Amino acid sequence: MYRILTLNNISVKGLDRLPRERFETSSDIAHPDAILVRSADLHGQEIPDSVVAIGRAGAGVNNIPVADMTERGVPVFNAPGANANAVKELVIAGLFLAARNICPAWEYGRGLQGSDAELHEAMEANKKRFVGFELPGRTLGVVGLGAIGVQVANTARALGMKVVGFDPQITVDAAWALDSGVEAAHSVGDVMARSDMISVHVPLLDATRGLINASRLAQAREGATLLNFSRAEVVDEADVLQALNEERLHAYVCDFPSNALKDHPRAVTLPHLGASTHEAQENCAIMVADQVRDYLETGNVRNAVNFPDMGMPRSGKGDRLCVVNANVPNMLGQISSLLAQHGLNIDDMFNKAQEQLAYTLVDVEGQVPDAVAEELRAIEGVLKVRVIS
Ligand SMILES: NC(=O)C1=CN([C@@H]2O[C@H](COP(=O)(O)OP(=O)(O)OC[C@H]3O[C@@H](n4cnc5c(N)ncnc54)[C@H](O)[C@@H]3O)[C@@H](O)[C@H]2O)C=CC1
Ligand SMILES: O=C(O)CCC(=O)C(=O)O
Repeated sequence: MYRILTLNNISVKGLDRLPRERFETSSDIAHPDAILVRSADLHGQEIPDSVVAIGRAGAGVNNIPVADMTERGVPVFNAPGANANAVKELVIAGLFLAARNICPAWEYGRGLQGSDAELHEAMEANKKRFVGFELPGRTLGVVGLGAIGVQVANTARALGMKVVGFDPQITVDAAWALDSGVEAAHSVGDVMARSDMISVHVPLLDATRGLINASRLAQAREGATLLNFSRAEVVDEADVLQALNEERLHAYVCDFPSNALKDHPRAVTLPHLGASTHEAQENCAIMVADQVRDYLETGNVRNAVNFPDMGMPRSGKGDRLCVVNANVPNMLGQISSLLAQHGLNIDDMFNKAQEQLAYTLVDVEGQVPDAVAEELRAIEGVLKVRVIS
């Protein structure tokens, strides 16, 4: 029986992928084999030694201590693209909210008092305060052309916008998926300078913290709109507030309220709703539950941010060894020698490295005794050993 600790609400459609006769799932479980999480912050929290996998039912993994998990030989899975449509739809809504000043206009409408005739007179007199602009012909700049950025760029093109995009590590798949009318920018500054509206879709990393700051905002067009559905910290909040107050920015639409921003008349701060659709929650939970289940039951890896993708069919003649080790010379030699010393014949083997870590699947003939697994664990550089019967 595998024990899965669920933090946050994980869609039942995902949990249903874990058959009850083999998986116990609960928000209160001791010695879990795996953790399923959405936005709960695991930094600084004790992650039990029993944990061999973490599944993030979403895209961003900045709430998980990935480097620590890598050192422990624990893969961190996510659900790439599974919530991209949901985020895209909210970003596109954000473009309209900003372009038509919908939030301040709605506030104004709600605050009207008097008879209907008086309301009518007041609104007709004041509606000029909320005159907006239309999207066709305007330029949207997209920073980060991954799963979400590509969808945002393509939908903006379909709405008649010009689009410029910047992503120094765009994947071949993303480039194929991108509307051919999207123009390439050379830098974030170039995006800022060429765009009327800018939407940021990058992960939160050391390199992207404060990516949009005073100097980048100084490159933006007068009256530009900034949208941030990535992470709050990707944008320097004080610099954005200053740009809003000086009316260099027309609006800031984001998914991250703060005390400084939430009451600003030209900021729209949604409560981290980008992925909050039933569809996205289900897609993410299903994808990550399948991946974690596969890893627990077979050792195969799909969509881990810190492990190479690996899949090897079971040879069916005995146990499977899953060995995570440092990516240094002679690890495979030591593993296979030790198995040979114990008379364990290797039937099939697959090894792949990714950065400082390597992962090896070994199907042996017969059973791997506990003592052999312990000897493998004792090899310097071996981070994790699992035996799957
Ligand atoms: N508001 C919400 O509810 C949600 C927010 N997100 C956030 O959006 C982020 C992006 O999500 P996806 O598009 O699914 O991820 P993704 O991994 O498919 O795409 C991210 C892209 O950003 C690019 N990138 C990285 N650093 C960059 C830089 N300095 N300049 C330009 N591009 C850079 C990468 O090369 C990659 O192509 C997530 O990491 C997460 O933080 C994701 C889903 C929901
Ligand atoms: O689970 C959520 O609602 C947050 C989604 C998110 O921020 C992500 O997938 O990176």
